[in-house]
Amino acid sequence: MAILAPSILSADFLNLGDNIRKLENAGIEMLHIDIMDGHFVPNLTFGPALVEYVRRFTRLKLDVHLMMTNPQDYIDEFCDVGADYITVHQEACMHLDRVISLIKKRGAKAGVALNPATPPSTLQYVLDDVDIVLVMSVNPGFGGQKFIERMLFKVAELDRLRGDKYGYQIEVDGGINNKNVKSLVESGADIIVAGTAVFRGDIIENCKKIGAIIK
Ligand SMILES: O=C(CO)[C@H](O)[C@H](O)COP(=O)(O)O
Ligand SMILES: [Fe+2]
Repeated sequence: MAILAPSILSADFLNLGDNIRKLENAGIEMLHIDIMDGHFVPNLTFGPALVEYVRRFTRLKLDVHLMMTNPQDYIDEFCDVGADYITVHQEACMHLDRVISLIKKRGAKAGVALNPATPPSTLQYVLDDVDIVLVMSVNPGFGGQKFIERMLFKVAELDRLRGDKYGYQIEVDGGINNKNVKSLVESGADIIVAGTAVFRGDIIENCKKIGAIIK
């Protein structure tokens, strides 16, 4: 059993409020917000202001995915505007343990994301402290990319590693659709991020279809 967290990267931005109400009506509990800085990834998206507007508009849990260098400099700001979950990239943190502590000290849940080429072993000494491990199943930076099949092994590895020892949730992000989502849940994924598969076409129908597969 897993939950679906739609990524607003693929939403209709001139009708964002309407899109979010549709997600609520479809029973969605968590919204994924991709922050890209043009340095860590070759694309630019939003900043804390958008998170603040979304926070005022909905009670959905806000899952903020920071694809940026020096994420430590923005943790306070994203917490101030109401992020519930903040995920930083392992590859972007010189002092990962410190960044995780900072997020948790501010009362948010802490996640660490792994690019496709980064192994779970890099997290060995922080796994006790993280709430989420996010497996990137595309190279971060853009929506609408092709799912990298090998990431199924990474999800399974994180599930094995977790056993009864750790309490983290496994989140998977990138290229997920109603064809490949079942194998991800069977491998141990708890949170499924999807942008294109949710926002292309009928949002409520798409959420229901994916929801029925992962429940
Ligand atoms: O972090 C991301 C990209 O870096 C997005 O969350 C992800 O790509 C979702 O979009 P899609 O489902 O269309 O792949
Ligand atoms: Fe993301």
